[in-house]
Amino acid sequence: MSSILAPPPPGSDLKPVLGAPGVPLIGNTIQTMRDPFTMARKRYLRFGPVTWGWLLGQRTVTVQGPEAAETVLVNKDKAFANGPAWTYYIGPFFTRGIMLLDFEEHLHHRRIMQQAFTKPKLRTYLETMAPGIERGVGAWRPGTGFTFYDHIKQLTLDLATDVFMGVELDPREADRINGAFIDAVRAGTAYVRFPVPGLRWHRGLRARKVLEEFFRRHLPAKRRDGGDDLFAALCQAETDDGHRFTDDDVVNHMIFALMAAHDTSTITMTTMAYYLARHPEWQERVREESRALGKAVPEFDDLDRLVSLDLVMKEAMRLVSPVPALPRRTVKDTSVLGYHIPKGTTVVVPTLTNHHMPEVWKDPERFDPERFAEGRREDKSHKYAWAPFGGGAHKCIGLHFAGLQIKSVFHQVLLNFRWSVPDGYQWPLDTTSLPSPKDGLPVRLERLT
Ligand code: HEM
Repeated sequence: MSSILAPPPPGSDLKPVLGAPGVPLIGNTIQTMRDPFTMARKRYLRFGPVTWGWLLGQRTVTVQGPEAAETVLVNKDKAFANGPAWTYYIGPFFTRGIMLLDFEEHLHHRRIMQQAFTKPKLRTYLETMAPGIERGVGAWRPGTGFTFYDHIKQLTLDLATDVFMGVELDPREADRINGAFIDAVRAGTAYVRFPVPGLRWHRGLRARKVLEEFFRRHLPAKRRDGGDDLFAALCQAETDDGHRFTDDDVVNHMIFALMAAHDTSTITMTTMAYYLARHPEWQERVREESRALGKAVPEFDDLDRLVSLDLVMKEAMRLVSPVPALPRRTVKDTSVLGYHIPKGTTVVVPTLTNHHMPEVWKDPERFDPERFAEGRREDKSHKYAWAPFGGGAHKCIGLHFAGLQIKSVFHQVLLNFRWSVPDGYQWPLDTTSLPSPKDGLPVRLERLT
């Protein structure tokens, strides 16, 4: 049965948002999390681009398609806030992370943080992470049943220690910090959303304390001695007019940045590995490009020459958008595409399913990196057709960092290994949280001599 979210103000030309919300609080949460693609399509065909339903305990308006994404993300009227929306999911563990700040305050922090992501800084980060990539990939052991996802996850975690924290850790401390970090990230997807000892939410709160204590302990030395890592960069970041982060800000932003960078890059690399395993002709094509560079470890300017790898990376992020949905909360009455949305509503931009809309993409389920090549550029049909990094004021600040890291890792993987999956293999993609393969993506890994 369909029902309206709220009647539009009398005399306005606005339409009401329709939906089939289902049982209060629960609605279609389980179906949407298990099969977001089918659910999104059904809603779109039945109700159009703007619909509502119960999702994870909240009345949620889902706005589909690039035009609606632009309205929400560009946020011209400052009607959509990040803080209250994201806080519901990850608030206690990522308190005052930059993505959870809004409007003037967010802009203030963003201007300072930008100083840690300039081109010279990115060059330095790449140099800092190169030995870790060589070491990490060099330690991979060929064989069948090599779980690509698990190995890439470990590698990005190890790289984060070098390039984000820049702190020498003894193995026990490294395990403790990595464990805390994993607990903090997992806690956001807890079913029981209050602290019960032993369960995810409780472990997340404890992990937050461990991480805070860790960064606070190392902060004075970082402020004093500097370094080539993100932690040092945030300690030193200063705008032209002299604004800097407080100690609390540095701690909050470090914990958030670790989270923002880790799973997203891991998911992208895993998706690339999956499609390159299923499309060996593409794997050879990108390998040839890497060989043509003629060096084991690429430098900053070399990465632009990995053109096909760039196409594969974009196509992987289209097929599996690592952040599947961008939530906002309306802070005043507003509208999207002529639909009335009252103050206090959670609104979601579903990048994962938007990237599969047949209205926007030709043969959307097909792995076709050339769709991003000059001459086709399907992503240019609309500025928000392809939006894995979001858009507007909160657009991913680490997008160039991510590209550098992903390409550097793949360059080394491609030169050292070939990998494959059995004919007909389809990965079991879990979409109940950030997307990831339930089986860890087992591949047959061969070393190239
Ligand atoms: C493939 C990798 C990545 C993807 C797909 C990705 C995606 C995103 C998305 C969609 C947002 C916007 C969220 C929103 O609007 O609600 C975002 C924000 C952010 N990302 Fe990334 N990200 C990636 C890698 C990174 C990396 C490597 C870093 C840090 C080095 C990073 C740091 C951040 C930060 C700090 C924000 C918040 C920006 C703000 O609110 O102003 N991300 N990311």
